[in-house]
Amino acid sequence: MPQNRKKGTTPPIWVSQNFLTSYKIINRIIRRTTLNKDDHVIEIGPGKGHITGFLIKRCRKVSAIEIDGRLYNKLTAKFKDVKNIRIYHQDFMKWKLPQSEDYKVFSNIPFCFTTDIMRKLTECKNAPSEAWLTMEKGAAKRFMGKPSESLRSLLIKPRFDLDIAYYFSREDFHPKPGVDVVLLHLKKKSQPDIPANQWFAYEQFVSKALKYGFRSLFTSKQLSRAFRQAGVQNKNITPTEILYVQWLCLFRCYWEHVLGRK
Ligand SMILES: C[S@@+](CC[C@H](N)C(=O)[O-])C[C@H]1O[C@@H](n2cnc3c(N)ncnc32)[C@H](O)[C@@H]1O
Repeated sequence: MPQNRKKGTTPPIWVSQNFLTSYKIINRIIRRTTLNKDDHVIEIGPGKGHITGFLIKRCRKVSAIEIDGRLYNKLTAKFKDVKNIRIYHQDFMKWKLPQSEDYKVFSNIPFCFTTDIMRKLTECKNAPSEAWLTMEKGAAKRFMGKPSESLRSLLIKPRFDLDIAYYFSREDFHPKPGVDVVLLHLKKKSQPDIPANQWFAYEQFVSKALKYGFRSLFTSKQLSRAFRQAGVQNKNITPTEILYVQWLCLFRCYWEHVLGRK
């Protein structure tokens, strides 16, 4: 426990979080995005406002959500004369995302909330058209389904294209993180790979297949046919060895031949 903290008191939320303080790096990564003067951008956890300063210059509107009261007070003072920013003193997990307006997200998020934040952004009704989020390289790879697809990657990919927009050096952060960090870029697909009316069945399909295998969903005859259509040669393949495009094909077979839907 730090010497200056009283016994029994909770640390501020930003303790052990990694701040991006180099203006050169922030400028470089923001220039790699599509952020422009027509955009409403949401920043989760603006901290001391280093990134925020760039966003207000580049975008039409900035919504910055900061949970820490001390940082919120500093931010409101720092940006008091700026017209295109609205700062919220709130927990992002409870903050209401725009219901119909188009928006993008750019954030150096707290790593401990990566999964919660990704779920909130990708599972909501009006998801961001694009998002750039710093996160541990390992977590980014898992969301991208590398080296193999996971439940999370299979639930994100039908709606979003994912790529790594930037590989940070650990020295870019203060304090230096103990893991490699990247900027994950998500781009909403104009047409999702799974139509809305099939989504519930798709969710059930991937979670059951990953947990119990394809034989829990298809008869032997149905499975042989589905594998043939998906171009799967090895009959003993495990679900984690299946490629994303093959998952889509297998689900279509399931939808048509097992559920009997068109
Ligand atoms: C990794 S720091 C990044 C700060 C700043 N964006 C930067 O790059 O220097 C994460 C920030 O998120 C804030 N934060 C943590 N949890 C939050 C939550 N649930 N909602 C909103 N802000 C949160 C922290 O207080 C901190 O300012």
